[in-house]
Amino acid sequence: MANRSRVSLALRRARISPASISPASSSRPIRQLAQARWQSTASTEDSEGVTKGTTGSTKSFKFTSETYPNIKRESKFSEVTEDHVSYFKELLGKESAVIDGVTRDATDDIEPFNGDWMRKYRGHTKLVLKPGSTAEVSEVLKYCNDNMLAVVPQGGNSGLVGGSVPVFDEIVINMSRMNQIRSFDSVSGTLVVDAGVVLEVADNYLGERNHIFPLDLGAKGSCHIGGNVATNAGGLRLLRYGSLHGNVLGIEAVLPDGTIVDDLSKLRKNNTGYDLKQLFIGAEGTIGIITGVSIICPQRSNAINVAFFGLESYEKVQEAFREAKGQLSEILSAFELMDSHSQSLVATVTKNKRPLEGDYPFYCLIETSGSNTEHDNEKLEKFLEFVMEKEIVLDGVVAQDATQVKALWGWREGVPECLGHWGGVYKYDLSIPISELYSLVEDIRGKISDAGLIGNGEGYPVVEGGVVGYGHMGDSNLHLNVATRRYDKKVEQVLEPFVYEWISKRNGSISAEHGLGLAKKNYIGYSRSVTMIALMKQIKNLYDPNGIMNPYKYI
Ligand SMILES: O=C(O)CC[C@@H](O)C(=O)O
Ligand SMILES: [Zn+2]
Repeated sequence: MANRSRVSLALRRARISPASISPASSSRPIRQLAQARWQSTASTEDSEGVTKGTTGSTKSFKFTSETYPNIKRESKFSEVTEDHVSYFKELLGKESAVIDGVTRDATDDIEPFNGDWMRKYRGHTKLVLKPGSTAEVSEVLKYCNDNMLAVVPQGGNSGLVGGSVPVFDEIVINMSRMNQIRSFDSVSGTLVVDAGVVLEVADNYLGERNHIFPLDLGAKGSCHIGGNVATNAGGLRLLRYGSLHGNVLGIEAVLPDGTIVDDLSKLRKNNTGYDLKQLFIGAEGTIGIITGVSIICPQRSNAINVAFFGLESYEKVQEAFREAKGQLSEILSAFELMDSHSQSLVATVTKNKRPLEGDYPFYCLIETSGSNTEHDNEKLEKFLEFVMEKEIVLDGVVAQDATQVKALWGWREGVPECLGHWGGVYKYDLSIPISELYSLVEDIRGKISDAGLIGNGEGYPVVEGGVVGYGHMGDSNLHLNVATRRYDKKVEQVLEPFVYEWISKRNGSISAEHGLGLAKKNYIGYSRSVTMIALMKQIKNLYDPNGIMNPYKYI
């Protein structure tokens, strides 16, 4: 009886008043944050590998070629000359389509294309090309291939592994001018877009037509669909809608020799030979450039509920997940995990009022999306009563309207952005068997602390933002982030290769959804066998025999 009254009290607290949730900070696209950072604090790394925060322009952060002196520019690649620039200017016609730092000093214009938003990777390109059509991409690539000019395909440049910026003087092929929605069929839900369409633009377009894009992620305001597909981005709702390998129906891409891969099928079923489009999904621009995508989009759900819980242990998180799958089944659209460190960090940086009063070791965000409000509410109520009564969760809130839905999501989507507050962030994006998912965070916290690297303030220690674990519980995907005041080899040495060995022992993946880029390319062997890597190399050599596509990354 005592137990029952505590439960109903807890449920009443769960039904909070609309005013008690602060507005979320997360709807700000990552790119905006990146741009703000470009103009404010940058970091440099000294000769001992210690990166110091400095105030100044982007030019003050170190080049990748200096941070990783072992990577050497391949002499087989030509340097861009004035003749090359003239060719591209004539080909692309439009002045804004060529940012030329060869015949003039265009450093300030070019810098945003040379560096990533985390200020970790910075290249030396002197030429950015913005083709406006598939035919132009084809001409550009053919010319580059014939002249041994290395290239980096670039979408919204919101990646996390340094895959979309040059290492040396590779030409950046930026896809932002290819930004048209080509067609939408509201009966089948098939959307066809140019690669440079921003994810949020596509989602808004679909929203007006009662549909949604099957992928959603924090960088939606800046990332391009082509980049999403090239990196096989996973995001927040993969649990419900599945991966891009399932949702992408067709791809148009250009190979280095200019061949247009015209596989922009709109068919759900097509068993006629090898499914070659799959090679481009997750290839990170190493075999060609994606120029168009056709994708199946679900109808927008009428009823969306979001609940946010505090839990006492990772065991309870697993119980909650099991119950959510069982009781919410077909309406469950997201199950996200955040540890207490991640939430304190968001509260510190945003100064928003936290959704729950107490501090809990773990938090979960559950989203349901269904077609019948009454039915969904009833299911959710029952689930909430159950998890409260069984003390699987200790406290919780349920969003009462769309503003609160957004605000609660902000406590999850805002984590990566807030982590950048202290300076540099070491990021690991890992697939781990679910029972062990959080123990890696505890192990790393122990190691960082034993090494005397955790603390606040002067000199060492440098891990000021802390060791943070969060991610897509529903997909067994952990984001382990270590937020430091500066990029520091001492921290890196504690983390690597330990994290990768830990993952390899458990047959996990060292990159669940962010790709390999430059950051993880040397570690692919921890997740893939020698045979599989050799097969990948064969594909690379077949499609890109000159190796001009996004060199120094991947394989
Ligand atoms: O920054 C990260 O480590 C994760 C980013 C993204 O994949 C997320 O789930 O928020
Ligand atoms: Zn993620």
